[in-house]
Amino acid sequence: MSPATGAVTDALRELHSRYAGVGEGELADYIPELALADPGAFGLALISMDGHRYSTGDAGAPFTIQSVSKPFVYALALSLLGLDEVSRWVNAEPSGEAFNAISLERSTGRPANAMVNAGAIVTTALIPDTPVAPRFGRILDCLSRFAGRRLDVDEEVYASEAATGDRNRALAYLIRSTGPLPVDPVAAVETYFRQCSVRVTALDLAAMAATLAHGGVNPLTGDRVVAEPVAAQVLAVMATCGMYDASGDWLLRVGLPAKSGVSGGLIAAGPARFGLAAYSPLLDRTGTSVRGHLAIGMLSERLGLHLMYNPALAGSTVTLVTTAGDLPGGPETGGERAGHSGVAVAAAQGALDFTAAERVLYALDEAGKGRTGAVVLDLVRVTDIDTVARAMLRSGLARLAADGRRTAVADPDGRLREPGEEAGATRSFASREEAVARCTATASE
Ligand SMILES: NC(=O)CC[C@H](N)C(=O)O
Repeated sequence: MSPATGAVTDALRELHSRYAGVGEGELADYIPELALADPGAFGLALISMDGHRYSTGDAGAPFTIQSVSKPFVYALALSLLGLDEVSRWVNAEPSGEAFNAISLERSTGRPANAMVNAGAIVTTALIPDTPVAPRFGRILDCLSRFAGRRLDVDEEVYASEAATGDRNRALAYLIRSTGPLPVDPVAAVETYFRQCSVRVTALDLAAMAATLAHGGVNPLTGDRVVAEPVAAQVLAVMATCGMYDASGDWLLRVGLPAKSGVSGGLIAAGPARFGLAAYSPLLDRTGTSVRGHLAIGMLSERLGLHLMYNPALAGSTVTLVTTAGDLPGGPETGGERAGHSGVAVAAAQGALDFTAAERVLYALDEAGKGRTGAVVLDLVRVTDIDTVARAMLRSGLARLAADGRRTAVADPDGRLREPGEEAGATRSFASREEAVARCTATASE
């Protein structure tokens, strides 16, 4: 174990030993092959946005993906057809019902969402099937890219579910009778059974969850599996519907988009943070891994991962508000005096998004308050600016200029510039000193 990151592995190990002795729950037996699983199996895995892998227990043990496949096939359908088209066939409302319920909308016959069986069967059926790109081949390719390695099918589990899956067949026929199933029910369900029988490990599932958390790019392989908006759409449906009739309670307590499966797999995604997975086949009444639920719930609490709990780290964006080349007559001595030319500087650091940009703009106002001199925005220590933050900062600077203030930006990497734009357009310079000097020079011109 690496000494420093061993601290992360230790956190997983501690959870593993804390819950390994929990013997509650039942193996799924309505698919006979699943009842053969080792009830003691228990693995945990976590993958960071940098692709660092942490795991403990049976994180490398193979099992079938079952319903954890549903968000990823939904992602494939969204990628191929777009949200509007997919939504014509399957809705995105929490059903408050069990995974195998007849969750069909009264008015349209559409399944409630793509996380329950009814909706997942329709989602699978939406994947185009052509001689060169057969439906199941596309699904297996997609699941493999999410996992970052070539996955295969557990033929025994497939045969076992195919032999006993009458409820899912009945669901498919029912949906066909009310409208929203674009293909033959038998074909749809057979492909759905194969998709549920794809073999994975907890580490694979953590990579798949991490890919969604990472905006659709697999952090292990760098492969862009789906577009960023698709990853966000899938996480949204996981958050509201991923845990079936326990989705509300899960979001309330654990606070992460998640998906469970009846073989004992469970994933949770911390957007822009982690992909988490657990494997333990003893299930509660909703079909969720008992130990997996406990472990991921506790991990979320300990690491502060609840989506609705995101305290901003104070002072992490604006490092310093200061003045340079100050002349007598600051605010305390009546700085409104015309001709006062102290240069106010606000420096930002780190990655700037909307929240950070608001703080920077506030600092610029503060920095320039009561002065008539120039305002310098120092971006030297900024590592990234998203498009929203860039537009906000540009508009803030333009407003300052319109207000009669001289502005300059220390922006050696041109982060504030639009692609192809000249440095002059944003009055940007290579360093704070140069930006301040230019402002002072302009002042005395
Ligand atoms: N919740 C689940 O994992 C259910 C998947 C299983 N293949 C079924 O359709 O019944």
